[in-house]
Amino acid sequence: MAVVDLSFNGFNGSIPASISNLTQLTSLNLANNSLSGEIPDLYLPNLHQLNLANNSLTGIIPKSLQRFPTWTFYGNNVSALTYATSPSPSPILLLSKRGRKLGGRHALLGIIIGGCAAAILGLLLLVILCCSKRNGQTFLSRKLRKAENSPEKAVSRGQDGTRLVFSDGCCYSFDLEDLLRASAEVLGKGTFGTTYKAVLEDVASVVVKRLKEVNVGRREFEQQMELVGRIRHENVVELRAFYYSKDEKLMIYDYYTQGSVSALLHGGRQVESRIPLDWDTRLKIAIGAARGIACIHTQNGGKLVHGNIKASNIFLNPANYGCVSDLGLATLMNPGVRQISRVAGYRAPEVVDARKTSQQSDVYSLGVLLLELLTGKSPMNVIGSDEVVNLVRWVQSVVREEWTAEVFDVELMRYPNIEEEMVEMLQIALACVVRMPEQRPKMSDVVKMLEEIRRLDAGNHPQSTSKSGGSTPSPLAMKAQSSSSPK
Ligand SMILES: Nc1ncnc2c1ncn2[C@@H]1O[C@H](COP(=O)(O)OP(=O)(O)OP(=O)(O)O)[C@@H](O)[C@H]1O
Repeated sequence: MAVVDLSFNGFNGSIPASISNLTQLTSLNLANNSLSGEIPDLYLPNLHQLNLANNSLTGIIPKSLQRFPTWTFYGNNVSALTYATSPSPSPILLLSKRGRKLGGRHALLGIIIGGCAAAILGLLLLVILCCSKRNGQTFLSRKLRKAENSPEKAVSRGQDGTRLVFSDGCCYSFDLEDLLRASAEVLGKGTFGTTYKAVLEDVASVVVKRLKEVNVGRREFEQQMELVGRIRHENVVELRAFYYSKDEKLMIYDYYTQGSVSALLHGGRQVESRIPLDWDTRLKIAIGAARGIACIHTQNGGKLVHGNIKASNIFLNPANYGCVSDLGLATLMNPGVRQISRVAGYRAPEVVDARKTSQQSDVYSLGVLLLELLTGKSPMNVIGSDEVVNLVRWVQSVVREEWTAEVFDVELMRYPNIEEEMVEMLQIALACVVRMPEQRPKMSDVVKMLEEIRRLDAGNHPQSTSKSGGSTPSPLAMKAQSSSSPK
């Protein structure tokens, strides 16, 4: 048995240590139960995914599990001794627990042990799979060499004394050699370099971002990485480690299996089997992203800027709220670095030098992201051979013409009673993308406004019911209601 998902089952009692017998387990999800007691030390070398969130577990996270991201343990009263500078995880994610009781600890044990027989079969299958995969495997070191086109320029293996620097509280125990030996695939090329997914042997998959054209020296680079690496927030993707040598600059993050908001929103639109991104999730993505950016804006004496907010840099945390990645890179880059065109649609009009972004330009970029979530359209749409439509200008013109209802994504039309909420989010988005930076709201105010769209708990928790249509509609909502039918 390789995958066990017993989430949302109302299990109580403690987690049986005998789970360690399932040595082939790759994924274990016990989230959203009522499990209590201490987390046992589980020696599961193949375990790549673990979710224990939203139980009543207590005590110290055992060393064997400290390699997993902090969100794995959210909603429990547990702490990791080695998390020197991070606050102990707060009981933030108190998701509503579904009451499908299946009988407590014994049922849990029964199911797990019963699965052992299947585990033997699974193991056999896994061995066959691994053998066939190894032949086609490409390793990160080879990928990096290939990208350079010249073996001499291959990544420095730390000969100059450089090592991977792990952020405080990060319990990964691999080193640069392990990373280079890991099998890897290219996830994409962005403004700041190429991003790889690396599959390490006894750690969950990680993302390696290889920066190109860094324009600052070691000291400045390290200072920025340490600043970013200290941020602990459920809506900010943690920087796990970085590496700096003369020839190579790497950043290491957790791998987000669901992909980015860009992929979730735009991917497979033409495919019949596509599962649309529902309104509740879009709302949570917006709130999460805004909270993450607001947290970033409080760092470094309130001066830190993200500088590259866009849908491909937002991921979903375990509660499906937006989680912001890739911050603080713009200032480290060469002045001549040309931003790729898909960034252009998010850039505030006053930003002429991509390295000189501001908190107000972050607000603009978030506004564009909100419009993207509402319309399902990319910030820059190429129509026909060369006509480029700017999303902000298109939405502004449609709203000006009082055809507001036409801006909304057709995929959202299936959800009842959400029009008022969509119009409220549209108003917030339009306030964020006003031309004059000083007229834009502060990010902390954007968070408040977004949170007011739907009553939420203190943490990252949605309330499942939509607002009823009974309250007084906003002026825009009235426009939307009186508008002509969508063309
Ligand atoms: N931690 C992660 N988990 C999963 N996918 C990721 C992760 N980080 C980046 N990606 C994905 O990898 C791809 C390449 O990312 P990268 O950041 O290099 O480019 P980008 O986001 O398109 O542009 P930019 O460099 O301007 O941020 C994107 O599709 C991105 O969503």
